[in-house]
Amino acid sequence: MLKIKNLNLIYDDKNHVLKNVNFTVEDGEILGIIGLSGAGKTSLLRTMNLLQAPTSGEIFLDQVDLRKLNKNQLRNVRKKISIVFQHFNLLRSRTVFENVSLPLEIEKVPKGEIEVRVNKLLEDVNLLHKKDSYPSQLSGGEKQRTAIARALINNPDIILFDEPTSSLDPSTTQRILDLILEINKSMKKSILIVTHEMDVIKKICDKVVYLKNGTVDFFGKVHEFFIKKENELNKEFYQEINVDWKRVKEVVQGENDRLIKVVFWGEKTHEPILHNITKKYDITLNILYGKIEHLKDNPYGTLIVEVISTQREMEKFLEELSANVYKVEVLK
Ligand SMILES: Nc1ncnc2c1ncn2[C@@H]1O[C@H](COP(=O)(O)OP(=O)(O)OP(=O)(O)O)[C@@H](O)[C@H]1O
Repeated sequence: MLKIKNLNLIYDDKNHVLKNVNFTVEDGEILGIIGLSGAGKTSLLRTMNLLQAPTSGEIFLDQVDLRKLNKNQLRNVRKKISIVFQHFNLLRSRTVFENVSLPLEIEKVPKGEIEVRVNKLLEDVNLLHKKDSYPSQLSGGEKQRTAIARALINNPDIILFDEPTSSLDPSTTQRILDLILEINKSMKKSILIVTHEMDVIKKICDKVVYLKNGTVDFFGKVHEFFIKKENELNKEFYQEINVDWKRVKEVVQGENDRLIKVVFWGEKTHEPILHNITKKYDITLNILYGKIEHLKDNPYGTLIVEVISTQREMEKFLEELSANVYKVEVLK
């Protein structure tokens, strides 16, 4: 487990970039760190393995406070926390094989063992056929897979990714995300990913840290993040279709009529709950907006609905609906 406690980072005595940051990454989890440009995402990632020394705070890896380690101890711990840099940082004069083998050469691992370990890993990331190519002869996705193989060669517990898909086309992005999921599942690695792409969070993350001006604005499960922060994310990240609230609210005219937002989560998202409950009461529904988001493990859905009925029926309907879905909000 990686635990970050009250972390602060001030550059040059004046630029307070990370402010009292707290979160944990459980073993086997994928945590996304998202935020707008300049929020401090990369700085945060670099403090995780002390590539960047924080100004104050603690970083625990399995109960060990990394900031209290001496140089030698830290060198060993760094083998447990690998980083994949945004621009890959491959050595141009070395082949794919030689880039991946470098950490083992530094460790003076015997040649025969290097050969076996690197070839196996290159096979795992589907790059064996490119082992003798130089970085300049690789596509963006192949460079990324070389960098990932190099990060995996020391068998780390945690891998830090800085914007792993920001320079890749959509289909290569999907293949890299699949590879990251595979590394997480079959190799059982914990993963931290800095990204500004909501799709990365939706497709592969279990939890999310939302950084705003160096402060953790949200830390928790992905579906809670999208549900709680929906309106803000629409605005800041241009997510999905924006609801035209003014027009939607104008639709609701009757004294007893209500505008409600219904949020479904998990298996229930695909069940006809609204229909089944509606049948029991004397009400009319007018669906004004709807969407289903497919997150890593479960879908969640949002409906904006006008409900037309008498006050008595409305109360009973809302009560039963609230008991059967993730959340009901009366908007008007
Ligand atoms: N080595 C450094 N020295 C001084 N200031 C820095 C350094 N690295 C980053 N900063 C500053 O810290 C702030 C946060 O930068 P950082 O790169 O961590 O943000 P980010 O969220 O990753 O942004 P982006 O998405 O644009 O990469 C910025 O104001 C940046 O100028």
